[in-house]
Amino acid sequence: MQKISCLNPISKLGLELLEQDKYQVVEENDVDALLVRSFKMHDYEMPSTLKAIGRAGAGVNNIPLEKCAEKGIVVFNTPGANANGVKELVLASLLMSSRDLLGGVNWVKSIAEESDIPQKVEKNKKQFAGPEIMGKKIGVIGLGAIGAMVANAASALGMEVLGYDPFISVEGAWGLSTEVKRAVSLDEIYTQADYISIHVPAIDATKGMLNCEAFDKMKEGVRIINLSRGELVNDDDMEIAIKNGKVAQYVTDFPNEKVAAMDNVITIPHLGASTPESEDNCAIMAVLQIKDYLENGNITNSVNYPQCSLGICQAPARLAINHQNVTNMVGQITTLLANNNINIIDMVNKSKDKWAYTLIDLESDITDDTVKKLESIEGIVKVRVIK
Ligand SMILES: NC(=O)C1=CN([C@@H]2O[C@H](COP(=O)(O)OP(=O)(O)OC[C@H]3O[C@@H](n4cnc5c(N)ncnc54)[C@H](O)[C@@H]3O)[C@@H](O)[C@H]2O)C=CC1
Ligand SMILES: O=C(O)C(=O)COP(=O)(O)O
Repeated sequence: MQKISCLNPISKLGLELLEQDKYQVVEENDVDALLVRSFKMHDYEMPSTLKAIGRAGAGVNNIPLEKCAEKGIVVFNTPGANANGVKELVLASLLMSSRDLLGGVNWVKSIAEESDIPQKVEKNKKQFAGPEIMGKKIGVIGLGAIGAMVANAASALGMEVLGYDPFISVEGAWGLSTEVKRAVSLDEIYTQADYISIHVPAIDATKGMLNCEAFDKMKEGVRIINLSRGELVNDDDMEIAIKNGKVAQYVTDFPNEKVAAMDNVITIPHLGASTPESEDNCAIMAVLQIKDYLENGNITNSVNYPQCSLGICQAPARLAINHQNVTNMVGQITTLLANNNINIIDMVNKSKDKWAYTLIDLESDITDDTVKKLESIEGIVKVRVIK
């Protein structure tokens, strides 16, 4: 029986995929796998039993990826599974940043007990007026699952779209509307866009990228949408840019004490992926990936180990070995197996940056002693016998 624990609420459509004769969903620490959403895991005590973490979502800045890789813990995410949920909230954000819907609605509520409301509405509505988005230019930074959907949707709404992503995948590029123009630098976006929507992960290279240097280059009255991560924006610089009129509106899905108190900021309580559809999609994808890893050793959509598969395990035994990506690992592993009279039926070895993964189907069972010898090879961090 494998044990799985959830560090955040996970949709039951996903959890139902865990067969009761194979899996137990528990609240203990010593589990085989964890399912998580935004729970911050940097100080989390990883149990020695832990083999995998499934992030039911896209962003993985809440998980210590390198620390996990060193312990042979494979971290998965669910690319694209919540992209439509976020795209729809970006569209709402674009409209809310233009037309003062929130101001107007709140004002009507504030006069709800008064008389002559229709007359007051007609007299006061002009203070909540704002421009249309059609014909305006939007810069989309990051054209992955969400950015590409935002770019296409903005184009369909009649906006001129400039997209910037120096690392765009081939599949991502194929999915973009031909109306989306390529920006070759961020400066192109900053100097031309009336609206900027940012869709990049929070990593060292992107943290604080929307700062005073960037704001200085932007058009007066630009509207900025950030449904990606709060860390991408330097809040002190944003405050100045709002005060001096450079930024007309800032919409963020990541409020903190500072931005929550700022004028001309629309703060959403991290609702981008909070739709039943996105929650179900993410949970199902995370659970299926975790199951395939626990049951067959296959890796799909890991962020710290390579993609790697030998299909469903039908051999008498399968070895799954997490190791450093250094020379002669495969040589040492296969020599050790040969010296112990174990024949290999099939194998695959893949690497991703500093880490590598080897799956080996064996013609016969393997003894605990041989597994111990494998574990003692320098650079190997985890050995699992799948069957
Ligand atoms: N508000 C919410 O609830 C949600 C927020 N997110 C956030 O949105 C981010 C993007 O999500 P997805 O589109 O699903 O991820 P993705 O991985 O499909 O796309 C990210 C894109 O950013 C690009 N990129 C990376 N560094 C870049 C740089 N320096 N400049 C320009 N482009 C760069 C990559 O090439 C990739 O195409 C996530 O990392 C997460 O932080 C994601 C889902 C829900
Ligand atoms: O998928 C992401 O990156 C998100 O930010 C969604 O987070 P959540 O699962 O709603 O806590």
